[in-house]
Amino acid sequence: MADKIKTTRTKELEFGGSIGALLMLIFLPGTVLYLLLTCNTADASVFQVPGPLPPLETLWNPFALTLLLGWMSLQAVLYMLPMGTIAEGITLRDNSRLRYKINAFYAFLVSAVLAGVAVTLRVPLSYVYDHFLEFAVASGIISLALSIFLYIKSLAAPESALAPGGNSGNPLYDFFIGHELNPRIGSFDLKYFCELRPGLIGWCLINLCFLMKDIELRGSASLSMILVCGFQGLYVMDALWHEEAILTTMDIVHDGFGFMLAFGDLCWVPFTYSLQAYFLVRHPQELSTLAAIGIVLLNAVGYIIFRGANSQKNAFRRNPSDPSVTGLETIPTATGKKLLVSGWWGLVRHPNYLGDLIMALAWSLPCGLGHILPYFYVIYFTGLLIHREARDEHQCLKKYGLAWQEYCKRVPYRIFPYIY
Ligand SMILES: NC(=O)C1=CN([C@@H]2O[C@H](COP(=O)(O)OP(=O)(O)OC[C@H]3O[C@@H](n4cnc5c(N)ncnc54)[C@H](OP(=O)(O)O)[C@@H]3O)[C@@H](O)[C@H]2O)C=CC1
Ligand SMILES: CC(C)=CCC[C@@H](C)[C@H]1CC=C2C3=C(CC[C@@]21C)[C@@]1(C)CC[C@H](O)C(C)(C)[C@@H]1CC3
Repeated sequence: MADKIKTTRTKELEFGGSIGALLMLIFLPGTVLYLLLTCNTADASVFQVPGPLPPLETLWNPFALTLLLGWMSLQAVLYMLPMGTIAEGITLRDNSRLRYKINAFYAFLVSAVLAGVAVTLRVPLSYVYDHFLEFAVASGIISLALSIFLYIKSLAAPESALAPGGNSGNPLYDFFIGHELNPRIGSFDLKYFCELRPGLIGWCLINLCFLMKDIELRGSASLSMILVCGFQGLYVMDALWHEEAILTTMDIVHDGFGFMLAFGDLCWVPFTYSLQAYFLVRHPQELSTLAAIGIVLLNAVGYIIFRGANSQKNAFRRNPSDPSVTGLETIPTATGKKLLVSGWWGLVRHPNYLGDLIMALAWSLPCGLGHILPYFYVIYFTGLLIHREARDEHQCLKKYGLAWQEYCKRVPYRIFPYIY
């Protein structure tokens, strides 16, 4: 059956095609190095001319590489343990549906217990802070090695297993975007595993290491550090608790697994999303109780919108007669599916992005208003979500045609009400 499926070449190339992909291969690792090096300077200013790269031998740390490989192996073992439930992904081009293990939250709990034991036994977790750049380089090497393996593996995959967006025929582009949609070794799904576990749980562990460094330097963790670690911990736990929901995201459904996601999941997320906590160790900030209350409220507003919107859509897609969504107004489409046009999805066309961006701002505010660097996440994330929204809009217009145009008329703003 799989052999009979016709080759569909990707015609619309993203990120500026193969030249853009080549630039991103340099730009993404370069940005991680730049951010961490700048954060480590006395004034953490983005306006200073970047200094020269430290000697290569100081960036290479085999112990850091071994620890990262150990961490990934631990997460792989937790993924494979017979705990949790099984969910089915969406129907693929060959009409099959892949089965996925749902146990990421358990993996988080076990990891949290192990981290608690490490703290109790006074394992020097601050080592991660002291050698952070070396860990980032080691993680970049792992991501590159994984991407090369994935590309070679994809050359032997049947046409039906290739990603709709990563089959351009240009090796550089396909290597970057990802050639194979759901690469697996037996039942071990490499993309699904990397998307939520080593990097996302690792991000929390990294934050904990920075919090321990803060305690080591000052005797106690600052309020700013506690807020940043608390907010980001909540975000990661939420993602793991709702693990099944990523089975319908464009990363799993449309994008292949190549350098972009491998590097994004394993290096970009843990080493740039933790920038605020990294910044706070060297550049501690005083925060008044009133400011802290305001920031907590802002994060709560963002979280309510983010979770409300994602849960409303997931409930509606799973079962349109679910009591939580039956009162909502909808638009029918030619595909038989409906579009929500009231509730969160009647406010803007991507309310979940709005909530996510509000939270992103709340994660940077504890770092004060004196530096741009800790606002990197909000700035990058705004760009990422605007680009993602445009990609999704394009797909929805193709899928739903006139019904999507009607939705756009009824809900004219994309992410920010009355602004964009
Ligand atoms: N922290 C991070 O780095 C990142 C976080 N995210 C977050 O991930 C989450 C998921 O985002 P993402 O995967 O981009 O996309 P969404 O969860 O927003 O899903 C988009 C899909 O939802 C469906 N949809 C759109 N409008 C409607 C409507 N009115 N009624 C019903 N269904 C609708 C369409 O699919 P269909 O009709 O086929 O169901 C559309 O393709 C978001 O909260 C985002 O903020 C995303 C990227 C990075
Ligand atoms: C250009 C570039 C830096 C590309 C890499 C992008 C990736 C870092 C992101 C693409 C989609 C992501 C998602 C999450 C993390 C970032 C990446 C991998 C996510 C796991 C974060 C937690 C959320 O709750 C989520 C599960 C909805 C989300 C899914 C998408």
